[in-house]
Amino acid sequence: MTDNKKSESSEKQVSEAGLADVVACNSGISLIDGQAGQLLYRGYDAVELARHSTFEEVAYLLWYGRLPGLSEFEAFLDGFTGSMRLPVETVMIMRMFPHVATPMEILRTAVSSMGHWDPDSGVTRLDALMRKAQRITERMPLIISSYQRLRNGMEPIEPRSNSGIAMNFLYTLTGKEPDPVMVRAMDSALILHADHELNASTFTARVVAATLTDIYSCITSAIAALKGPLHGGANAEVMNMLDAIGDPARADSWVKQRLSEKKKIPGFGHRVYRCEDPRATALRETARKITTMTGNTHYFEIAEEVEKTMLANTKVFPNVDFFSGTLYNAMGIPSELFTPIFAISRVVGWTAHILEQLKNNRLIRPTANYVGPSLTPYVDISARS
Ligand SMILES: CC(=O)SCCNC(=O)CCNC(=O)[C@H](O)C(C)(C)COP(=O)(O)OP(=O)(O)OC[C@H]1O[C@@H](n2cnc3c(N)ncnc32)[C@H](O)[C@@H]1OP(=O)(O)O
Ligand SMILES: O=C([O-])CC(=O)C(=O)O
Repeated sequence: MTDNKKSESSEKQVSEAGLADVVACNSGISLIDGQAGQLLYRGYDAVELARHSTFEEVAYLLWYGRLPGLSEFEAFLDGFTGSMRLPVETVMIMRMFPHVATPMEILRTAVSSMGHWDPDSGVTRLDALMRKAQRITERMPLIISSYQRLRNGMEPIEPRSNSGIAMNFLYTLTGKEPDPVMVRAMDSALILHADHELNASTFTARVVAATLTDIYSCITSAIAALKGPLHGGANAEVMNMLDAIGDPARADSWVKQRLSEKKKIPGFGHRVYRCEDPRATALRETARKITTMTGNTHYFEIAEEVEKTMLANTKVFPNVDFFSGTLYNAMGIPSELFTPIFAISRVVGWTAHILEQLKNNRLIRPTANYVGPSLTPYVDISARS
């Protein structure tokens, strides 16, 4: 084989791989069965947790490795409500952001800024890391709700003490007492997005954590990775697509046209699942319930038609991002907040993985298959053609 041919075949091999099927670490946090369509958090079925548990209880489970007893959980919740305030400096910075900045960009910058005013800044002990994980988790929803109000000319609202993250997110976003059915739907959606093994943003968080940098840097990097349309950003792309289709009767031809152009349909496909993502199944049911309850069924009906055409014409199934948008839309949430909502949930998974990485750390540093030129003598610029 000539050098050129060898390079070409190596390049093909690596560029197609995307690290698929590479086992990069040991982890006891979540397990995906991509054939059976099952997701476990620390051994518990995520869909069952979404039905019966709360987001805070799932955060405890992911961080401490087991479900809490009653008194442990009460103490844990006290720690949460103690940090449910944004640093005033972060709010000041948010007031200066250009209003064209997207909430996901704001989230990235605001989370990074909070690190400067964390009372445990610079402390790397485990207890300080746990407090920081809890603070970041509790404050991220407030960044989103406060910024959404600021960009619409309204002042941020103080969260309610003794209320959970799902309730306070909806309350601080709208300023109104949310319907308990909506709070439950939000809680369940947050649980379903909480962790997913070594997805791109979690892997990013672990790579960054393995350099022994601070937790705010890890979370900022993870938010940046989640933002992309191939990952968490797909939930907003789904809503753009449903908008572009506009009518359930147009879905079939729209999807077929796009498939014929070899374009991807947002909210479909997955690196691990070879069947329907169990979170999509659960979110479909919640979306059906909430859209029926609110009478806001328009996008859900289009989504169902898109799904029919995909299932009839491809072997690609809906993922977690496909039905979340129709659910949030029926709750009155604008589409630019869909990916930030994913982030306010996934932060518990990111922090669980960061803690796990730090318990048994080694710098993550793979190798590349070199496909560039061989040793080339330097020629002075005056002598180059
Ligand atoms: C929370 C999350 O991150 S979930 C994923 C969110 N992302 C999206 O929904 C974006 C749309 N989906 C995609 O781009 C991909 O399915 C990804 C990025 C999620 C997974 O990508 P990969 O594992 O690299 O799968 P890959 O892109 O190689 O697809 C495999 C096959 O399925 C097809 N396929 C995958 N996803 C789609 C899709 N959304 N629409 C149409 N076809 C698809 C591909 O065209 C390919 O077909 P081929 O073998 O005939 O060429
Ligand atoms: O696991 C993945 O690659 C993407 C995903 O579904 C998630 O992050 O929830």
